[in-house]
Amino acid sequence: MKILIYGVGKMGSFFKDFFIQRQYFVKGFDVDPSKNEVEDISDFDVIFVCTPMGQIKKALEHIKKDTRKNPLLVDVASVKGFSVPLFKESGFDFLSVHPLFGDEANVSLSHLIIVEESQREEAWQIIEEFKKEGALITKLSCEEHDKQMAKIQGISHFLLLCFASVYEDMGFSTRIYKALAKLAARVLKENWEMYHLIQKNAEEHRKQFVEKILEFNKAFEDKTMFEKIFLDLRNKLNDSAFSGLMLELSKLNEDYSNLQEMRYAISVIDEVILRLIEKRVEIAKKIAIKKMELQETIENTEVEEEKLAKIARKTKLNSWEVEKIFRQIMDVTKAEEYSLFGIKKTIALIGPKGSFSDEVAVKLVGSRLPLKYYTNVEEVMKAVENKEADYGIVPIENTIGGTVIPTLDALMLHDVEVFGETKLEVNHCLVAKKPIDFKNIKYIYSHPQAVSQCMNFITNYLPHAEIRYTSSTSDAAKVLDDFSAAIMSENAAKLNKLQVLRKGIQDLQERNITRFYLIRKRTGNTVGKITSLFFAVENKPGALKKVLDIFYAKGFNLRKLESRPSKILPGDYVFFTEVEANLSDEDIKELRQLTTFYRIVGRFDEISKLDAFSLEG
Ligand SMILES: NC(=O)c1ccc[n+]([C@@H]2O[C@H](COP(=O)([O-])OP(=O)(O)OC[C@H]3O[C@@H](n4cnc5c(N)ncnc54)[C@H](O)[C@@H]3O)[C@@H](O)[C@H]2O)c1
Ligand SMILES: O=C(O)C(=O)C[C@]1(C(=O)O)C=C[C@@H](O)C=C1
Repeated sequence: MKILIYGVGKMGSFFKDFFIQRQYFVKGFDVDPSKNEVEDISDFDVIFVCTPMGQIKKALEHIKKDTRKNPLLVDVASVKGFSVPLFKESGFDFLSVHPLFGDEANVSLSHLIIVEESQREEAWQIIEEFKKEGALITKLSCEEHDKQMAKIQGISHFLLLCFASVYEDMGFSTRIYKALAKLAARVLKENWEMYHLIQKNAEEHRKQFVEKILEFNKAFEDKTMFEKIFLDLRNKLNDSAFSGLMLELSKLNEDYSNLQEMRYAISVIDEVILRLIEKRVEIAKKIAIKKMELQETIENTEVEEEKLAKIARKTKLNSWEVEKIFRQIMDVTKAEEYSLFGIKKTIALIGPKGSFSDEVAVKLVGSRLPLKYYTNVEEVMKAVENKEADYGIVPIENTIGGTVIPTLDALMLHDVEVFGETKLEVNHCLVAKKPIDFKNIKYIYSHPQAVSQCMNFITNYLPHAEIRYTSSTSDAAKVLDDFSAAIMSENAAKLNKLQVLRKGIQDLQERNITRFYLIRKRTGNTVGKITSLFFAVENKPGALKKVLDIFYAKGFNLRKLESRPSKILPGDYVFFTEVEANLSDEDIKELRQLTTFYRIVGRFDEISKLDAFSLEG
């Protein structure tokens, strides 16, 4: 989509930068040669008409004469009763919007009013870009728009211009006086013709307003009348929250001449930052309540990363350092959100919502709020090791797929311990976006472990389909199209609003059970009827047997024995075992003598509840 900005003044420059930042092809045309970039305006798909309103007619005639394509025009004018008839007359497809922000706008906090919609694809794309940036969108008819703007803009500008005419700089001032002066200055730097048309649109309202002023002027001579008017108006406008903060910034004046003034200005800014962080937390707590209703986790890393990327793009400072500040602010925000529900512990697990680990976590914790989702076992372990999360939940083995090797490898590497285990009966389902015949399924998406557990079903019913692996069962939901299916739990299918085509497709119909480890940062203080450990022995005949003999002699059953390459020398192995005993110091002493290396990964029992809300420490 090639965009031409016709008139590169305040609004035009804003739109130009906005679309360039979003990687569009954008050029500017202007009567002012210093702003003009094109001679030929004929080859554009979209033209934003950003000239002063008095020049729109001339601009449309020029576009009509020179264009070869049928571009979508965008009207951004402030008075729609003036501009819309001109665009209609031109015969072009057009979108008419009123950006309620000036050139210094932070779009994410701004409002865009749509007055005339267009069915063209380009119009949809433009509006989507503004929505993505967080702009609030309102639709109004041309008449409604002008009627409301006559009050909103007409009266407020009129008041500010009147104020400007009586304003005097006395060297000292109140915050309100300063704030009004700044607002008036903001109006006065704009194009007077635009403001004249806004005032023309507000003639009727201005007349009523002036009558009101005269009436008040008379009434204020009388104390009782004044009191009545004052108290009536107080009832009408009683929300003064945040006004102090709004005014605080107006204390800042750019020509500081001495150190004291400069320090004063910085302390004003610090105060505003502090109050804004508090306000941010207040709003985030309201989001937290919504998240509780929706069973959403407090932490949403996708939202965080998106915000941080946006902030990094916007800052003129070192983006790395600025990002650090915002991460810290988000940490404070999250801590406050957690405290709202008394959440004392957070739990790391493989996500997203709807994964088998998620099902286990909800069963153990009773809520999704304390959960933090990661993409793999390695990340979960790292989060626990670095204390980003208090606990972790990782799959250790499945009755069909066997040991989860990445979990074993990560347990070897990270400073964590196992303090509990839990089991989940896994029921895989074949799911799709809508009902589809098996013969039309071209691709099956799922996690390798889930695929391996459903191989018989796939070979019998879907031999023609290509298997595509995803990092989690429910991640598969995101890539589904009309010709593909995924394997996931019924719970994940429900969460992702997918159709279940066939339930219970796993090979072992009755006992497809996944066992999970509960881990935490190593304390060395675990207890339980099972002990997990790694050990290595000399590479010579009988060395492993001697270790196993210790367990045999004590009557300890081994639930599990696996060997993994030590990753130091080829042929060197480390063994992992689960012993059905709480190994004592004495047992370990014997073990030490027969091994070249050993590490207790944890002692544990099966647990059915993990209290993240009231545990201290
Ligand atoms: N400034 C605002 O805050 C604001 C807010 C909302 C909407 N708008 C609307 O945006 C439009 C532009 O306003 P602005 O404030 O950017 O004006 P501006 O005066 O800052 O810019 C207008 C630009 O158009 C150029 N121009 C003038 N006549 C031209 C012509 N015949 N052909 C090509 N270029 C021409 C000028 O050289 C200038 O660069 C207006 O319709 C206004 O109502 C402005
Ligand atoms: O947007 C939310 O959901 C918030 O709670 C706010 C916020 C933040 O501080 O920006 C905090 C927690 C989430 O991880 C994402 C963002």
